[in-house]
Amino acid sequence: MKRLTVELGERSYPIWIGAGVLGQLPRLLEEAGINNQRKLFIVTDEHVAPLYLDKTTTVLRDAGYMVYHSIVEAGEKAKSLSIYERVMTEALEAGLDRQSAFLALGGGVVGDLAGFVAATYMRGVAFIQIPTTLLAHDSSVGGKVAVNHPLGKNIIGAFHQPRLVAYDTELLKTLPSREVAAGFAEVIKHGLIWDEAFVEWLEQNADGLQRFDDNLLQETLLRACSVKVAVVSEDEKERGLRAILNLGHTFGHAFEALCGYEKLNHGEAVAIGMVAAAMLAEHLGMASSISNRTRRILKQYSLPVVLPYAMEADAIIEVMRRDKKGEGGKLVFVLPTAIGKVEIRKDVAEEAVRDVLCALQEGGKL
Ligand SMILES: NC(=O)c1ccc[n+]([C@@H]2O[C@H](COP(=O)([O-])OP(=O)(O)OC[C@H]3O[C@@H](n4cnc5c(N)ncnc54)[C@H](O)[C@@H]3O)[C@@H](O)[C@H]2O)c1
Ligand SMILES: O=C(O)C(=O)C[C@@H](O)[C@H](O)[C@H](O)COP(=O)(O)O
Ligand SMILES: [Zn+2]
Repeated sequence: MKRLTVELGERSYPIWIGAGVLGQLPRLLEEAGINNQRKLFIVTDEHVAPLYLDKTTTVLRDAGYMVYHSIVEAGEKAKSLSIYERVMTEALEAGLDRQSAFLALGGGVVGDLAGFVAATYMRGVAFIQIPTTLLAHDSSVGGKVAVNHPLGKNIIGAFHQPRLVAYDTELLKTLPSREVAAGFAEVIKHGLIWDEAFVEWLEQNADGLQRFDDNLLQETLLRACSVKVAVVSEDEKERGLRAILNLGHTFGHAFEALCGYEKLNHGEAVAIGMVAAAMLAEHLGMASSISNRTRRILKQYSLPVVLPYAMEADAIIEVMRRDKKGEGGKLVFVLPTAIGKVEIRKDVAEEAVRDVLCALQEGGKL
C-alpha cells in the first residue's frame, strides 16, 4: 500500500493506493478520527453495488460500525438535484447526525454526488472516497463536489475535502474497457499539464497499461495522483494554478452537456477537448506539433480525437460562456504551450474558437 498526502493544514488527508486497501478500511477510518461509534452511509451505484457493496458493508460491520446505504442509477444522470434530494432523504431516514460520515463507493459520479450531499448535510459532515474507476484517481482527490444543471456541468457544488481516499486497485479489475479508456484521458491530462516525462512513459507503456499490468497501473495512479496532489495542495479553491486541471474541460464540458450527458462520457469529452485545446494553441501561434502528439497518445489509449456527433459551433460557444472559469461570459481556456506545460488564456477571439470547432467536426486540420 502506498500513501500520498494532500497537504491542506487541518484539512490534510491521506490517499492510500494498493491491492487490498478495502480490507484495511476500519483501521484507516480510525486513523482519520472516524471511530465505530459513528454511523456510516455508503452511496454507490447500481453497477458497483452488486460487485462491492456487500464486501464493504461486511468489513465495516465486523469492525462495529452501523452501516446504511443508498444505491443510485449508474451514469452521469445521477449527478442531479432530484437524486441528491433522494440520498438526503434516505440519510435522514437512517438517522444520520453531524458525527456521521458518507462513504462514496464508486466512480466520479458517485464521488461528486456523495461529496455534495456530505458538504451540505446538516451544513457539512465527513466523507470518505472509495474510488472504483480509473478516472476517479482524479475525482476522488481535491474536494470538488457537485451535481449538474441541465444548462451546465457541476454548476451546483462546493469545495469539501474528503477525510481519506481508500483506492483499492483490485476493484478496478471489473471495469468495462470503455471506462478504462475514459480514465486514461484524465491520466494523460495530468501528464500534459505538468510532466513531460510521464507522457513519454505513458507512450512507451501503452500496451502493458491497456492490459492493466498491476505494477504499471500502480505507478500510473501514483504519478497521476501526485500531479493532482501538488496542484491542489498549492491552490485548494482554484484561485489561480488549479485551473490548469481543467485542460480540455472548457470544450469537454460543453460537449457533454450538448449530448444530454449521455452519448459521450466525461473522459471521452475531455479527450476531444484536449485535442481542441492543442489545435487552438497552434492556431493562436502559442505552440507547434502539440496536437499530433496529443491525438497519437489518446488513440493509443482507445480514446476519440474528433467529435463523433454533429454540434453547432454557436451552441458549443454558448455553453462554454457559462463555464465556471469565465468572468462576465468571457471564454477561458487552458492551452498547451509544450508537452507538460499549459497557460490560462482569457483573451481568445471567438473566431479562432469557431475555426477549431469546425475543423474538429470534420476531423481535419486547420
Ligand atoms: N471532482 C472532481 O475533481 C472530478 C474530476 C474528474 C471527473 N469528475 C467527474 O467524474 C465523473 C466521471 O467519473 P467516472 O468516469 O468514474 O464515471 P462513473 O462514476 O459514471 O463510472 C463509470 C461507469 O463505470 C461503472 N463502474 C464504476 N466502478 C466500476 C467497477 N469497479 N467495475 C465495474 N463497473 C464500474 C459505473 O457504474 C459507471 O457505469 C463525471 O461526472 C466528472 O464530471 C470529477
Ligand atoms: O479538480 C479540478 O480542479 C479539476 O478541474 C479536475 C477535472 O478533471 C474535473 O472534471 C472537475 O470536476 C472539473 O471542475 P469544474 O470546476 O470545471 O467543474
Ligand atoms: Zn475532468
